[in-house]
Amino acid sequence: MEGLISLKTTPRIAFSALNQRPNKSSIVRSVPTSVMDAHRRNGIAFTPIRAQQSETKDGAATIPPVKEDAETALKVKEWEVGMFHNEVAASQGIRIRRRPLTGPPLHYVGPFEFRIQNEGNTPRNILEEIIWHKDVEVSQLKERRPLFTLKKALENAPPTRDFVGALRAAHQRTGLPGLIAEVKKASPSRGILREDFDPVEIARAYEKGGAACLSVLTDEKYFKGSFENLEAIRSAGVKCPLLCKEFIVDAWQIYYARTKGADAVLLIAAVLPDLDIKYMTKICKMLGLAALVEVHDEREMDRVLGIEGIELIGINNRNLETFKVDISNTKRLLEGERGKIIRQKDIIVVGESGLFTPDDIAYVQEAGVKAVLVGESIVKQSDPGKGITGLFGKDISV
Ligand SMILES: O=C(O)c1ccccc1NCC(=O)[C@H](O)[C@H](O)COP(=O)(O)O
Repeated sequence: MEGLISLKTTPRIAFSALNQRPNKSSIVRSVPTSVMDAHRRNGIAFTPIRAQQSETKDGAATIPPVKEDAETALKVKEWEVGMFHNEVAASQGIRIRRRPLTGPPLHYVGPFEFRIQNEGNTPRNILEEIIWHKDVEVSQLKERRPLFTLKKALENAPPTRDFVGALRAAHQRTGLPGLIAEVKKASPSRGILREDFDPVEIARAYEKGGAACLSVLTDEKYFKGSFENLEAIRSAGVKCPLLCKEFIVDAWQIYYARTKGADAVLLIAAVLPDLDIKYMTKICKMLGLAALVEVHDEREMDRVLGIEGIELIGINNRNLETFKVDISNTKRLLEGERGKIIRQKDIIVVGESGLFTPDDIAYVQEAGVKAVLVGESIVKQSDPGKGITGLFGKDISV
């Protein structure tokens, strides 16, 4: 379904200038039919672009000559790569599409300029919206800090700590799942969780309360987190290894997280095709980072179990497309053959989201997790360290 999302007047003088941009017309002409077909199958509208026409003095339309320049060729290439990404992802059952590079097409009617919203250029759910926003954010950050400068900055990054080892040790020490305590100010599903939010103070309280590791949200727009928070916690001397809780769409972000002091990163199977997960876990190994690979359903779990070298799998009880939380998800995904493979491979499973009580912890432990990732229920407590004691029903710091 199509709808109008923005409408603004453009001065007459700009209109004819806009109409003469040669790049748009050459993009349309350069796209192979197979790609256009694939685009249509993905629900992305392929609008013939009116900018191919320009007006002569007497108002008659003419077709301007098409210039095939390097910039255009590059744009077409990028567009095709984005397209193929969606095709490959869809074949693996991934519903989250990547942002179309051009955004909603501009249309011109007289002095008006407007954009048409349709299924192809509008995010279908909150996770897709976050990912499309992240695509733009990362491409801007990459321009400011290209990979080679990050690689240089790695020399000054603090050393990595053993994230997986800390979870195993906590599990062995307490007989309970090792805790990854989340430093989370807000979320799309719950809004602001804590007004008086001091990330370092919360991190220290978690450490004192017995957390094995911490998860620090770095997304600003949707979670009110930041890389400054991650850096501040790391340089404050908190010993717990740190997970950079980000929406990773590009390997560049892994390097960036490392320069800010991360010991682990999150890779979301609902967003990343298998090849990206394989490539990114290799980069993590190279940088000494742990990769927490997150799944939500059986298909994602099976994909991840098919990838060599995965040590840490998170089962998110929250559906990131609908926000529905159901902790029986953890149990369902660990039943039967899947649980057996996980035990054989000695993979640590982390139960994530919606855990509030000692009964919830016992339930996911019974299902087979050796670690849990908890945000809301502990960050909201006036003393988040005591919140941990409440969550586990006992003091796990001793
Ligand atoms: O928490 C959300 O609303 C959310 C929305 C969209 C994408 C991700 C989201 N959360 C990430 C998480 O899964 C949680 O922060 C984490 O597992 C802790 O969950 P909780 O203990 O329920 O705060």
